Amino acid sequence: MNTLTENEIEQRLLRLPEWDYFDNAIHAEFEFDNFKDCFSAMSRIAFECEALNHHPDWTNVYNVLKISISTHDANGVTEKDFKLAHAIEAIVEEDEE
Ligand SMILES: C[C@H](O)[C@H](O)[C@H]1CNC2=NC(N)=NC(=O)C2=N1
Repeated sequence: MNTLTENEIEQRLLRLPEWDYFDNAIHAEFEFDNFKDCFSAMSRIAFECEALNHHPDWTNVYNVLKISISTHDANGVTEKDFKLAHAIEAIVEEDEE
């Protein structure tokens, strides 16, 4: 899959206010009330990753989840990364209701 240009990435990020572009990947950080809520969101995200066959680099410390997404195969950011980012947003937003 083709990598997106910096302009194309910035354009797509307008629809993802929690996300930033740097170091050749898109990144977001989510804070939950506690570890259980965080890990619950991570498990739901994990199923979505398997469905999309696309996986984030992520770290979890207690109630904080940091996520970076890039397409390793393409050595940059592609539409696949944005598809996963939107899927993650939908899961995290569910929690905020
Ligand atoms: C073989 C398989 O399709 C690849 O290893 C996939 C799996 N998940 C992936 N996830 C991400 N984020 N980038 C990739 O390039 C990638 N490649």
